[in-house]
Amino acid sequence: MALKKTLTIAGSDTSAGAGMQADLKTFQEHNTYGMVALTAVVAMDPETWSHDVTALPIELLDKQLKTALSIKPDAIKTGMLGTEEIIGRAAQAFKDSDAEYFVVDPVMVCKGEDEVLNPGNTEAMIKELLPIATVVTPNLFEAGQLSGLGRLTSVEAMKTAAQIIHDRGAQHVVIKGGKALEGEEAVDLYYDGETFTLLTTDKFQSSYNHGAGCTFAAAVTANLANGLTPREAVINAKAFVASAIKNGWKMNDFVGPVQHGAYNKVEKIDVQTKEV
Ligand SMILES: Nc1ncnc2c1ncn2[C@@H]1O[C@H](COP(=O)(O)OP(=O)(O)O)[C@@H](O)[C@H]1O
Ligand SMILES: Cc1ncc(COP(=O)(O)O)c(C=O)c1O
Ligand SMILES: [Mg+2]
Repeated sequence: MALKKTLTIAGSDTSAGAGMQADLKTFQEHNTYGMVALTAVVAMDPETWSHDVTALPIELLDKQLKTALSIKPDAIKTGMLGTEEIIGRAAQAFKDSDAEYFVVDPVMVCKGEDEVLNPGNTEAMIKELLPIATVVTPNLFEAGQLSGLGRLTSVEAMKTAAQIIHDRGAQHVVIKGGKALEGEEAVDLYYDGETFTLLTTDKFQSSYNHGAGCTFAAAVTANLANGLTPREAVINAKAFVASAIKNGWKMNDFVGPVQHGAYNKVEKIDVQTKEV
């Protein structure tokens, strides 16, 4: 059977745990043909690991999108978009494509950096991306921003946020309680417009989890391209990223990336599901 084609519209994380590097590694682990349209380049200061983000000229993104769409991706994912103009281009690219699935990872901050990259982006994501998203994968902070509810600290609050984000057009919503929700377990909430389902694994070491969010959303994208239902795509992606986190490793004094290939090469992890 022909390989399915997956496209990420995302930034480059030079340290390669997150960003388009995480996406490509994850696409490969799922046996899809991964492609990239690059939005921005992130470099880190080796002394402090502070992030330096440079957006690419918009004309260069336009050229890449033309190339990528001519290859006819089956599923498209977004990662770090960085500016309202780029958010608009990502939305248009999906509309212009023949792709069946659009997975929006609404990246607003990098881990360890608490400054929102550009506040105007939130409005643009709500207006341009949510109405066409097959699946949207905010972390707890991003779900608070996209729903307008602010800080979320409970499953009840996550349910309210998921409902609002669904009402804003996203067909399927996964709010990643993940590292940010208190407790012994890593709990995400999946909502398909009818049923709320908690997806749970053990909470593993959390120091070496750089790229977890990108890896999760890329796995959802590849699973959809490979024909899984959105529900199966999300559950399998959670198992994939849980193994990647459990097997994350220390890169230097500042950061440790997930191990993108751990699910296929080291160990499988079970995900518990429960309707709430
Ligand atoms: N310590 C952990 N142990 C197991 N799973 C985790 C852990 N931290 C995050 N996850 C899972 O990894 C995925 C990404 O979540 P998270 O790290 O919160 O996102 P982001 O990187 O976008 O902030 C989610 O499925 C989440 O539940
Ligand atoms: C290019 C890029 N995209 C996305 C992210 C978000 O990464 P995470 O998967 O840890 O949420 C980062 C964080 O450093 C990044 O550098
Ligand atoms: Mg993220």
